[in-house]
Amino acid sequence: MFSTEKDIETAVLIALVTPKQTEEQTREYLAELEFLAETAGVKTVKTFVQRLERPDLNLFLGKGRFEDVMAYVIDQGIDLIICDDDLTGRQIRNMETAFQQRNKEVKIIDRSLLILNIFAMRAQSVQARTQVELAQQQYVLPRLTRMWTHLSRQRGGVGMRGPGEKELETDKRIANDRIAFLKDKLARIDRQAVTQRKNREQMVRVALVGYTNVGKSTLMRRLAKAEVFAENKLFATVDSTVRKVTIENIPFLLTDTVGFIRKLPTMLIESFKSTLDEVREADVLLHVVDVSHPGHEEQIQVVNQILAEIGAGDKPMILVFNKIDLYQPSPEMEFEAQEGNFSPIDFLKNTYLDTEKPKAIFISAEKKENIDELRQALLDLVKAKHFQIFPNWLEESNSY
Ligand SMILES: Nc1nc2c(ncn2[C@@H]2O[C@H](COP(=O)(O)OP(=O)(O)OP(=O)(O)O)[C@@H](O)[C@H]2O)c(=O)[nH]1
Ligand SMILES: [Mg+2]
Repeated sequence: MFSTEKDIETAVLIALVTPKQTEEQTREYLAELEFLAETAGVKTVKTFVQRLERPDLNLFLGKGRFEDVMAYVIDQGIDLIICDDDLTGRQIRNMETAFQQRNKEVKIIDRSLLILNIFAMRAQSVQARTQVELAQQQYVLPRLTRMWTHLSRQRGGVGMRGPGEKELETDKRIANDRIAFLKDKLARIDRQAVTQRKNREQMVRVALVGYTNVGKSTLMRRLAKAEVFAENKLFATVDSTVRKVTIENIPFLLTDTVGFIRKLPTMLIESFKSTLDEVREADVLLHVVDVSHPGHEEQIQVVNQILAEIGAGDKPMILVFNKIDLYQPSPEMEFEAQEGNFSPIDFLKNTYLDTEKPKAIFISAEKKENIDELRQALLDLVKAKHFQIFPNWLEESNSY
């Protein structure tokens, strides 16, 4: 497939600064939203930010600011408006109507729908595809307007235009039937997966978890010497991969799984429950962090919160600070490190030496730095669990 400039859809991004969300946060979220759009093949042309108490109930932005956006979109022939927060059916309807009055067709979507689209593009297994479609249907149903219908029939594109109003009721019925069908199908796949997991050799299980694009699959390659797909795009991994790894004669199963993100649509978490079972049922978690990302502190919080939500919040864990080769300390940190005569990375390490926190290891999966230190730390945790399952392991393996 050849894509030319003309095929690439263009977008403007909209977001708010509110008492709950600082300007700096908004800027970071928009950078992430732009990366999400790029992953979906959409080029961001401009971003519009407004300071408001809360989103406007009718247009998300205030009327004046929305009109600025509308003028720009019409003038520049933009294809998409992408909102960083979830839009209600009412907001979408009102925006659409405003554009229709100006004879302009524009697709209006939000972060959740964009994420759902990326998942749909990425999902490979029948299970992942079914999970994504269920999440899409559940997301779209309460928001069905003319524009949002027939999403399930769409392929790859981002938010497609549907048929006329009169088909809306039929579409709602079709969506409900489809949801019931998909839930049923997933329940069946789930029963098979549970049986498969039961039949799997009884081994310690370790899961790689973390924010999207932090390097989980790259680390999986290093630890399992497996060919796992890694890419500088968001949600490169949607299906989970399991590999058997052995360190110093102790075997365990290592799972690479889907990355997390801020504002991960709830229905996506729900429909990915069985994929996330790999995380829930793991004995040990490797929480991978991209230390070179300016927002990594917040990313750690997001991941911990989702882990707690799925009931995996209190497992033995190692915090793996990855991409130390790209780490750039903030000017304040650099200053403090100099004051204390530390290298910036040692300074960073010291901030994580608190015993209350899980063990922290600093690595570069790409440049193969400190992988052995990580292996040792992981081995300690795996061993503890392993000897619970096989109390006689040493005697048995010595008797060979
Ligand atoms: N410089 C540098 N880049 C890295 C390192 N580890 C991973 N990367 C790059 O970061 C990008 C994302 O890596 P992945 O392994 O796909 O990340 P992931 O966490 O599996 O991402 P998702 O599956 O999308 O959630 C790729 O371009 C990797 O080459 C590292 O230690 N240093
Ligand atoms: Mg991955």
